[in-house]
Amino acid sequence: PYVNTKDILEKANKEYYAVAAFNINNLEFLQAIVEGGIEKKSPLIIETSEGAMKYAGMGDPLRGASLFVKMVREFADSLDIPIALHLDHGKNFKYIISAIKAGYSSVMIDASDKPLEENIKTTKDIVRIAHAAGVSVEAELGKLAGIEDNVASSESVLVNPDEAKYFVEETQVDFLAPAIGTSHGAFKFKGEAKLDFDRLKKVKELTKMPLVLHGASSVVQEMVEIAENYGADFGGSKGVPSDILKETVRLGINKVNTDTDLRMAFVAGLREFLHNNPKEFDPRKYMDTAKAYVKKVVSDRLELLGSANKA
Ligand SMILES: O=C(COP(=O)(O)O)N(O)CCCCOP(=O)(O)O
Ligand SMILES: [Ca+2]
Ligand code: NA
Ligand SMILES: [Zn+2]
Repeated sequence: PYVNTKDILEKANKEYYAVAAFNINNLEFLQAIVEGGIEKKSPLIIETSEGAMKYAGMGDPLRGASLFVKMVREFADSLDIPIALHLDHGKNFKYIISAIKAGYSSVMIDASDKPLEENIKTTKDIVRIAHAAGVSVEAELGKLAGIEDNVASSESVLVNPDEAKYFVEETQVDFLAPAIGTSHGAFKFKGEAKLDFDRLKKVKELTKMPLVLHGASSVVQEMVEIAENYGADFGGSKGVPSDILKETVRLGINKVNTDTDLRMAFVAGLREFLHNNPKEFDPRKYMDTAKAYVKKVVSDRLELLGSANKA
């Protein structure tokens, strides 16, 4: 069934597991993610960025949002696993309202690059509108290094746990993304991978609410190697190691945003297939391996986060 993200995350919060939130831009990634969810009998959060809404809507975000709602609902309404659709990194009021209008389960208002009081005010505005429409809300405190907020911020700004308590009380958001040292994309750490577990622990103790980890892709080396075998150059790529990811779940992360790992898996499969099948041009065939690799990465992640058999 098509559900509210909050229902999925409240259950995960109670039982201390996490649910992956997988980004999509097209049909093929959605198909592969849904296949993984069916195989693992796991709840799924599908999420789209504002860029994805523009991409699918060919420049018209409301059309993009409506397209994604229809595609996801078509799958969700016909399956036993709970599926939610979330707007990731909502920053533009028009896009957030479009997602609510189109029927998204939840929206993120990302005003984390603003001073605290402005983040609070903007988030309160969105919470008021979203809650009136039965839509749940995610917000963020702190900043991720790398490409974040459409500006490449050099270093990350980590969450202040006391601010987090004040923030959630003031805004009444449904789930919170505390920055603890991750970053978006395939090049997350210069040296050794390290997250601020202490801050995460404190934010959980002070807020007791479902928490979100952004920049959580692991950069699966098996996929990097396959892609590089067939011409990719992902030198220097590094993600969040599985043991560190598991520790964040133990400390109270309940939603794990995952985009890069699916992108790497898809492109590895596409490169491999096209190299080995020079005569093939049927789109129902040449994305087969790509989709199979995405499904594999999805299934492994659902298992690792503990949401398998929680549908
Ligand atoms: O936190 C994450 C996932 O981070 P990851 O890169 O570790 O997978 N996300 O929020 C996914 C970010 C999606 C990227 O957006 P564009 O469509 O604008 O490119
Ligand atoms: Ca942000
Ligand atoms: Na999000
Ligand atoms: Zn993110």
